Amino acid sequence: MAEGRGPSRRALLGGAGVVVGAAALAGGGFAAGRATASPVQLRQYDFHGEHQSGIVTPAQDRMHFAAFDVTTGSRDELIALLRSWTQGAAVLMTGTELGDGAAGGSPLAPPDDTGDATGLPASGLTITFGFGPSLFSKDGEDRFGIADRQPSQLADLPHFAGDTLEDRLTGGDLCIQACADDPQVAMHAIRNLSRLAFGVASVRWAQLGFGRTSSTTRDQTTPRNLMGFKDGTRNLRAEDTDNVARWLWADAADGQEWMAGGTYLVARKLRILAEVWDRASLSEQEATVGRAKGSGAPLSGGNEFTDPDYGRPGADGTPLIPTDSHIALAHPEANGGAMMLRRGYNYTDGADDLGRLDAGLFFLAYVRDPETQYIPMQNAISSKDAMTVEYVRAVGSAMFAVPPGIAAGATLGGDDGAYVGQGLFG
Ligand SMILES: C=CC1=C(C)c2cc3[nH]c(cc4nc(cc5[nH]c(cc1n2)c(C)c5CCC(=O)O)C(CCC(=O)O)=C4C)c(C)c3C=C
Ligand SMILES: [Fe+2]
Repeated sequence: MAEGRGPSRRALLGGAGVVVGAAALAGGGFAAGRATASPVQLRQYDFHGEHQSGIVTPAQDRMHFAAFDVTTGSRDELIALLRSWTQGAAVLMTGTELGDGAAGGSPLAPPDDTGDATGLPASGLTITFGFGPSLFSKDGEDRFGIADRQPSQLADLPHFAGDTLEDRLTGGDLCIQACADDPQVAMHAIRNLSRLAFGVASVRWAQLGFGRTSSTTRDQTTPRNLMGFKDGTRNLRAEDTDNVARWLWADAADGQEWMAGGTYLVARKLRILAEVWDRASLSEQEATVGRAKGSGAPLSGGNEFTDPDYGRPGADGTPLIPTDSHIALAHPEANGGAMMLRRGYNYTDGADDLGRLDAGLFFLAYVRDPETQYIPMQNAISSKDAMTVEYVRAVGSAMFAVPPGIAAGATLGGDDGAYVGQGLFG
């Protein structure tokens, strides 16, 4: 997935899925966009690649995520949607308007593009597609003739201690993760891809994220989560190629050939009980996480990137990093060496009925095998981690198979072009 610099959006993808290349900014005054575009906003990623974009891509600062219910029973319509999403995503990632654009089409028809990102640069937009367990079979029904191709790794997550999941925030047949360095660009992508799904799939739930809570490459600074702590210090990163190959990308030998080069996504909406957290003392907060709030250093000493020493005792003989702290329970050595690529976002939905902050962490993690890399860790965290037990409530949950990318040079769209998840239907 190559990075480049691109133009701001012009029209490219026809409503019927045909590349037309017509500029849609005629008429002037419509291409204002942001007054100035930063180098980050000019960043542009290639849609093509061995793996889908938006996974090891340097985590952007904004996210719009949507889960969809497929409303058709037709396999052909589902495939047509995946074709049109593929082609649409490739166009959107170049910072280009869809079809004849927002103002270039017939005055008698709705515009091909909603226009809310017209004039904005690509802003590092990545679009990542996933398939939920219910796409393969639902209530025992093989909906689209693909039940025998469901990977064993893709299953509904079990109930974890303390989960207070809401059905309206849980599950989904399909998902799209749109990440960008401009929130309007991420939102525009989800909005327009949802439009392309009209009559075939509808949004089940969606989430906006406004600040990354991870670093996925070495050159990124560590951001902070809504507990005020540095988050993402120790993460699987693009440069750790051996670990990425071992813990991230699925292989044909894992069971389903069509998933080779893909991965699995766990999405959890984790509300933080901010008012309770904000009343905890600094030392209690640090003991809960296992790291210093200011520097992010482990409580065993050193700086942010010093390896934590979980056995190192303090003056009273107990470990400086409490055994029920978050990092003591989440670090790989406590979990059979298992690693994951975290790619979550801070979120807020405003306030609840009692005036409390309705906010938290939209946890996204990519793993090769959820059964061994995610579920045991979540079980430990849900039952023993002081942070999760006292200050976090899971309100939404979903899992998706994320198919591989589409090889460089492959033609997209039309009846013969490549599309995301094609191997599943071949
Ligand atoms: C099941 C996996 C995890 C969930 C759920 C989770 C929730 C969660 N985490 C924080 C804040 C922090 N997490 C940190 C580290 C960390 N967390 C997980 C896994 C889950 N977190 C892992 C694997 C790690 C890395 C452990 C290690 O290798 O040491 C940290 C410390 C900084 C860092 O290394 O990133 C913080 C802070 C919140 C607020 C949260 C749910 C709301
Ligand atoms: Fe964590």
